[in-house]
Amino acid sequence: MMRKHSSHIEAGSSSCCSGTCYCSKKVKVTICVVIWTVIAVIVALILAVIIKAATLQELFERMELGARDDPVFMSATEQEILERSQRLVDAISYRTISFSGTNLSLEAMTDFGTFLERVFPNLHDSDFVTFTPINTYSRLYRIEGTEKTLNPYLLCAHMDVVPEGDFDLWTHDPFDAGIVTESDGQDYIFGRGAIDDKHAVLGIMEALEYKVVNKEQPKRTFYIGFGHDEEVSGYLGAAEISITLEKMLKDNGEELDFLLDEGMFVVADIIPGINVPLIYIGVAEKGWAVVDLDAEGDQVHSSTPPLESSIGILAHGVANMEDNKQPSMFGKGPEIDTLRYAAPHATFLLKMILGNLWLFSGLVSSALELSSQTDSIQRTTTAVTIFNAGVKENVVPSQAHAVVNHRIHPSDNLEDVLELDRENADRVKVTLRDSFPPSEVSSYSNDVIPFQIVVNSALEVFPDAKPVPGLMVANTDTFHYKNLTDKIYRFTPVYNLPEDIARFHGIDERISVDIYSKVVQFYYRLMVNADFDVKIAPTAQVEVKPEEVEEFLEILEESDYESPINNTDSNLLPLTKVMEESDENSANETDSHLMILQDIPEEPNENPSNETDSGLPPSQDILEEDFDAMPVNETYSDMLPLESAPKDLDLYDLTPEEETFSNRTID
Ligand SMILES: CC/C=C\C/C=C\C/C=C\C/C=C\C/C=C\C/C=C\CCC(=O)N[C@@H](Cc1ccccc1)C(=O)O
Repeated sequence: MMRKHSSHIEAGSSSCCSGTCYCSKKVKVTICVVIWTVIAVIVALILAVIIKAATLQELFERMELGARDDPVFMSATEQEILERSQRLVDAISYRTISFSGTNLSLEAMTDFGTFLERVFPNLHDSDFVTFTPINTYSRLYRIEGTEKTLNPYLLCAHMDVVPEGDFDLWTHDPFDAGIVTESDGQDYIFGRGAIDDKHAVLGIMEALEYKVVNKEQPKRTFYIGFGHDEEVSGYLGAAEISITLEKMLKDNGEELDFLLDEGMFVVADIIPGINVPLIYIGVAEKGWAVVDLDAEGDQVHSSTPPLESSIGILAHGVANMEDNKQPSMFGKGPEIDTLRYAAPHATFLLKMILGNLWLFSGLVSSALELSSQTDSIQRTTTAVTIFNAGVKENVVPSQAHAVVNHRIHPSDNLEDVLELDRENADRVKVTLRDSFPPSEVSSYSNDVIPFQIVVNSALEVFPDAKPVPGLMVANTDTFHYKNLTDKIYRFTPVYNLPEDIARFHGIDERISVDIYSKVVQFYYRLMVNADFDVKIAPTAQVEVKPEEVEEFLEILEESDYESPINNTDSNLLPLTKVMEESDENSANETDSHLMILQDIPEEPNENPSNETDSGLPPSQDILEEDFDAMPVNETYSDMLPLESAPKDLDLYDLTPEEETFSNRTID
């Protein structure tokens, strides 16, 4: 109840008011409570934001894959680095340009293939490398591991390049520049293809050639696929490689574990406030759509122009599309984890923002919008790439045509994109010409070994950079491989500042000699690190009956068979131990059980120099408790190689089915 005169006001000394208002005590108390509650909430929020920022944890946890602190690299003397760089220079000189799907530089591509065979003779000659030409120009290699591998992987790159564009804008000849020293004092390999994507083709070949020359046959089988028309969508190259590879995998009883293709890179200074370079691994890729825009008007004499020409109508539509962008999807795709993973490496102010995206996602989305590069990770982009109309200066044309290229965010969908296009260009005919959807998001949690293999290899060459998963904003050949594996990563370790990103398909494409050397080492380390996770095909599946186990043990004791437990070179489990175990547990089983050694839980091997051929812990490291931990009803081992047992043993009476394993029969 308000009172009329201030003299009647019962103003408490603890009042929020000055004592001159008309409020009752009750109202004042209520107002005080509300104000203090609001203040308390704000203070609590600020505190929560600060505490969250102060306690931000690194999200990527590095898995030990081997010699983490002391990785062994390819030898890289100054001379070797120079020779490798020169080979990339030579590769760039082949004008393997893809102008369109029907206009490829096939002669240059043939010469480029011959060049690869000439400068990497050893790998092309190696017993463990098989080369298969695909559709004449693309190249598929199978590198046979020392172990019969169930889970090979694929390294991809492409040999074609986009045209140089405006030649006059290039500082040096895009196909004949060689190595040039730039104003920053660094040596650069210059030219079209230096970072897209001949550095990867040559980098992979260099690493493999080195392994062949140094007799470092990998344990794990892998494949290399080089497409010849990636820049025009890969329908002749990667699509065909994929078909052949699928068949090869099937024939060999293999399943592709993961693949690595070009894509994102190491990027620095892209987000103000994050002052470390980011190893940005593309874990998903945008979709693609090409849209035709057609406007019509009257064709008349230019002296009496229509109120609206076809060109004017189209121009309005296109301008609207640029002004009213496709909506931000921030928080619905991998971009949110890009920022979450980067957050612990930000300034404290930025940590408060990135560490509290529940509160600041709108702010962050607006900040990303400030640059076209950062904006591209949060929305479907709209690029007007072709605009045509008119044939003569004094004729108003009846038709105007434009082409828009969308890259579709994984959380967006084509129908919504087209609907907004039609709203924006409401007086224009909008026709979808071509599209494919965004990719699935490949897993990147810390226990995903393929992700760890890629990241570890990158960290070995860029130890100060921080890994982040993210969206690949352009497209790659990986679209054609999506049926082969769900673990697809897009990355090469090229170091880019924001101004360098414009060199992709732009002017003055280049890679420094120093970074190219890291590219080569990255692929080498990847081939080494990948050996950590070789899954080996069974060499035998033997059904063992308890009485046979007894008999086997007796014979074994009498024989001079040397148990592999004493053999440091061996990855074999102590046969006797497995047999005893199988006997003890036979009560839990049906009348027999299979033994497949490779299913023993794997442990990361801390000392790679003691690594066994299989990548599994050496047999002598498998302790009693490991056996106890093994599920008795599960298959244990394929590593009871019949051929290493005493020759006079005649234990196994195998049925034809038992003799068959992994698509082949024991001889
Ligand atoms: C913290 C992160 C913030 C921001 C992200 C940082 C950078 C991203 C910004 C820009 C990326 C710029 C360039 C593109 C990136 C990489 C290029 C590498 C490969 C591109 C391959 C390519 O050019 N493909 C072609 C052809 C093609 C078309 C359709 C299907 C397959 C291939 C293309 O995408 O047009």
